Amino acid sequence: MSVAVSAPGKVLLAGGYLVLDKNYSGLVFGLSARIHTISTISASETGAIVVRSPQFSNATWTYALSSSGGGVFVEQVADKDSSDNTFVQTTIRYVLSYLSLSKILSSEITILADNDYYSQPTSTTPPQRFNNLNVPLSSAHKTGLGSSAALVTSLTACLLQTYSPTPLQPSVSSDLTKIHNLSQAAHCAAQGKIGSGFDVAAAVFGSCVYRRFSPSILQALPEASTPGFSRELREAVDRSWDMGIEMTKIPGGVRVIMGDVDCGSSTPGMVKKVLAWRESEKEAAGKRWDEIERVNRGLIDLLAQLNEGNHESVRKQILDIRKNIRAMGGAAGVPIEPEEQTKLLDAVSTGVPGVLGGVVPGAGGHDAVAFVIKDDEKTVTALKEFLAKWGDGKVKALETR
Ligand SMILES: Nc1ncnc2c1ncn2[C@@H]1O[C@H](COP(=O)(O)OP(=O)(O)O)[C@@H](O)[C@H]1O
Ligand SMILES: C[C@@](O)(CCOP(=O)(O)OP(=O)(O)O)CC(=O)O
Repeated sequence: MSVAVSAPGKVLLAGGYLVLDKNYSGLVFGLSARIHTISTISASETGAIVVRSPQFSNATWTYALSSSGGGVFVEQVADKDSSDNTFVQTTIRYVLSYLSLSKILSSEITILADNDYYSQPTSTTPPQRFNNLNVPLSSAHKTGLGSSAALVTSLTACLLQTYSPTPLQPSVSSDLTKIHNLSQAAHCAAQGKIGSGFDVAAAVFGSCVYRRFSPSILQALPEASTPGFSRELREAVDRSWDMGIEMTKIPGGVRVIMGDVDCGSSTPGMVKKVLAWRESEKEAAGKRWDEIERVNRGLIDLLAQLNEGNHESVRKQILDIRKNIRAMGGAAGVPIEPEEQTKLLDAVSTGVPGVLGGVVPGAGGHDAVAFVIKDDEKTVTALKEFLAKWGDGKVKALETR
C-alpha cells in the first residue's frame, strides 16, 4: 500500500511578531510550492522506516523502531554518510507515539520538495520538477517558504494514513484538526521552541487569518522518552485547541510573488530582541502593535473586497503597514525592513506597473520579499525584468504563487 500527501509552503504577509501573541492575528497565504511525502509499507515486521530525499546528496535516514511501556523509540541507524534529520525523526516518533501501535511494520518514505523551496542554480533552461541539487540538504539555500512546516505536516498526515488502524481523513474537519495539532506538537518539539505556529497552520489549512494557540497546550507535554508520553500526547492532540482560523484566499486578479534575495536572517535572534523591547516598553509597544493590527486588518478587509477601484487603497495600506513595521524595528533596534529591502520594495512598487506593493514578510530582515501584483503575464514579466537588473541581479522572482 502506498500513500502520498503534500502540504503547501507559506508567506506571512502581515502580522509578523504580533502573531506570537494570541490577542493579535497574522495574514498567512498558503503557496503553490508544496512538499510531497510518499510512503510504501512493507510486509516485514522489522520495524524500520527508511526516509529518502533524492533531491539531495547523503539524504537517506534509516530509523529502527521499538515500542515498550506505552512509548515508541525511534533510533537512527548509524550511517557515516548521513547527518541526522531532527524534523523527520521527531515527526515519526510523535506520530507512532500518538498511535501507540503494538506492531510497527516497516516502510519506505520519499520526500519531494517543489523547487522554489531552495535557490536553484542559474541556468538557461528551467530546472526539472523536484530538481536534484546534488548537495547535502544542509548546503541548500532555503528561500524561506517554510520547508520544515510543510515537511512535518505532510509527513504527519502520511504516517497517520499509513499506520493508523482507522486512517484520518484530511477531508473530515475533526481529522484535519488532529493532523494540525499533532503536526504542531512535532514541529515545535523538533524546533525546540513554541513559535506562533502560523506556518504549520498554513500547511494544514492553507491561506488564513491566524490567531495562535495557547503555548501552554504544548508546554505541558513531557519529553517523548517519559513514561506515559503517548497518553499525554494523545490527550493534548485530541483536546480542543483555542487557536483561531479564518479561512481566506489570495483574491482573484492579484497574486503574491516572492523575491528570493539569496541572503537570510536569524529569525530567533530578531524575535528575542523584539519581544525584549515589547517587555521593556510596554505602553509604547502596545500602542504600536495595536496600530499594526489595525492597519493589517485594513489590508485583510481590502483584499477580501478587492476590485480595480481599490487597488490604490491597497497600495496605500501596504505603505502604511511598512511604515509601522519600520517604526517597530527602529524602536526595538531590529532591522525588520532593512535599508536595502526598503530601497528594493520602493523601487519595485513605484517602477513596475501592476505592482500593488511589497513587504518583508514574516520576521523580515534579509529574507525573501513578497510582492502583491496584478495577476497577468505582462506584470510578471515586467517584475522579473526589473529584478534581473536590480543590484547585481541576485533577486530572483520565484514561480510559486
Ligand atoms: N526536502 C527535505 N527533505 C528532508 N528534510 C527536509 C527537507 N526540507 C526541509 N527539511 C527539514 O527541515 C529542516 C529545515 O528547517 P528550517 O531550517 O526551520 O527551515 P524552514 O524555515 O524552511 O522551515 C531541515 O534541516 C530538515 O530537517
Ligand atoms: C516572527 C514570527 O512572528 C514570524 C516568522 O516568520 P518567517 O516567515 O520569517 O519565519 P521563518 O521562516 O521561520 O524565518 C515568528 C512566529 O510567528 O513564530
